[in-house]
Amino acid sequence: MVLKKARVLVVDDDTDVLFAVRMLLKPEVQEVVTEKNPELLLSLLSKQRFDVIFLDMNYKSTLGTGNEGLYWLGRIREKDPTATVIMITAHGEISTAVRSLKAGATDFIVKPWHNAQLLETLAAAVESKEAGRVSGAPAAPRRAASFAEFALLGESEAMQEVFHKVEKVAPTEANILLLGENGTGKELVAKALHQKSFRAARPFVTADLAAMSEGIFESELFGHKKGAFTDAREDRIGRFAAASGGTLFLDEIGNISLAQQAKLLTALQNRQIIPVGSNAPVAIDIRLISATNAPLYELAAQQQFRKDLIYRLNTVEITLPPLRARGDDVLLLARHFAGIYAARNRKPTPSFETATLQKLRQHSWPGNVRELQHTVERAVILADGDTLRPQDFHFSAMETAVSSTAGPLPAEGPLQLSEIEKSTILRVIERHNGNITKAAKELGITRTALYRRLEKHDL
Ligand SMILES: Nc1ncnc2c1ncn2[C@@H]1O[C@H](COP(=O)(O)OP(=O)(O)OP(=O)(O)O)[C@@H](O)[C@H]1O
Repeated sequence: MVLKKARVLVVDDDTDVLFAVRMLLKPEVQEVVTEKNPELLLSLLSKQRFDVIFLDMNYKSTLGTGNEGLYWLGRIREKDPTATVIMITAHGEISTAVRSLKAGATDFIVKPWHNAQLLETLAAAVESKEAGRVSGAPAAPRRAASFAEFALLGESEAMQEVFHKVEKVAPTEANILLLGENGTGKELVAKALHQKSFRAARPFVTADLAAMSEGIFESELFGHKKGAFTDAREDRIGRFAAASGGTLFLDEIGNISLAQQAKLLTALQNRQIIPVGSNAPVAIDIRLISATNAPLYELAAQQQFRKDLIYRLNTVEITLPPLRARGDDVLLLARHFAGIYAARNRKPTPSFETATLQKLRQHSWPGNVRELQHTVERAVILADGDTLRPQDFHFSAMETAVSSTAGPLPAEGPLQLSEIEKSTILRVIERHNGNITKAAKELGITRTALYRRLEKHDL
């Protein structure tokens, strides 16, 4: 059974909890019934069938003992031994929660919960109930360990949360704002969102806003009419029109000027665009995904980014965790990339020495997955044998530069992080004789990001 068809009963004497669960579940399931008084539980069950019951462990009368919840669990099971009951327990009540599992509860959630967790627990309970009913088969796995179909890997808790959110919001029309450092996979996630949406058969169009100067912004996004400006030799549609029926991915949204923000906001508010040189508005039909590694809310606090535009962009926000917060995903990804680059270079898939794995886990990966990818590529190409050793890995110049300042801090004066960045960029560009693509690769950032930094440092 899918979640959408589930009938859910929630029993808790805290009306705030009932209200919150109702709000959360209403759009997700067929029916939510809430009940404050556990005494009415059995008569409710006589009248109606529920697929899942959320049952609070504590009620005011026997505060803290947990017995009342266990008592009601027993009564439910007497009435219907197949009932699926999820206990709601308070923090610190884990041992009682475990007792409830022995007494027949399917699962428990701990207050205060994360909404995503509650939904996940409910979905797993519904699935396992269905699996039991249909064939006695074991319950389906709670979540896919990865989005391998999109080459998006991750088994860490942090990435599982991202995948879970993507699953949930992809088939909606919600505008999505992707936040996260450089190279954390925002573009991959944007594509996965599109491919899992109802618009998957229509175009996915990317607009890299950082690469658009003030002069071409409007024409690139909204299109132009022949003769609108000197180079406009014919009519040209913009990215909004090209993405019609599909998804428009606005990358590096945090880097646009206030004037550009105003134009974008008008288009999104009116759901129409006016091509440059025209005065006839054209309706737009796009699902919008935006991404940035800029601290958008800080920029908004400094009046550099419009709050009203943020509200348009971020119906749902997904933050991609930095690679250093993804635990052993570093090793999973390293093995994945090693396989890819070995095949590409006609080499056998290498293995990793234990010391190498340790070295990879200890690095802080400022350039995130992109940096890891390039580091592994280099190691695979340069390694002598079939085993990757610690000395085959050289970390990004950016990181080396920052850690080389790790000596005693200057007694006074600000730490010139920006100076370190500037001199590192210069050194790397010099090393590659001005080749920006190679320099960006070594720095673990995109070419666009490098150009942006050159601009920032007046280089
Ligand atoms: N979870 C992942 N599994 C496998 N590959 C990944 C993952 N995340 C990112 N990558 C790879 O890392 C590289 C960088 O990813 P991507 O371009 O999506 O990051 P980004 O956050 O959009 O970067 P930027 O902010 O610099 O534009 C890509 O080659 C992508 O395929």
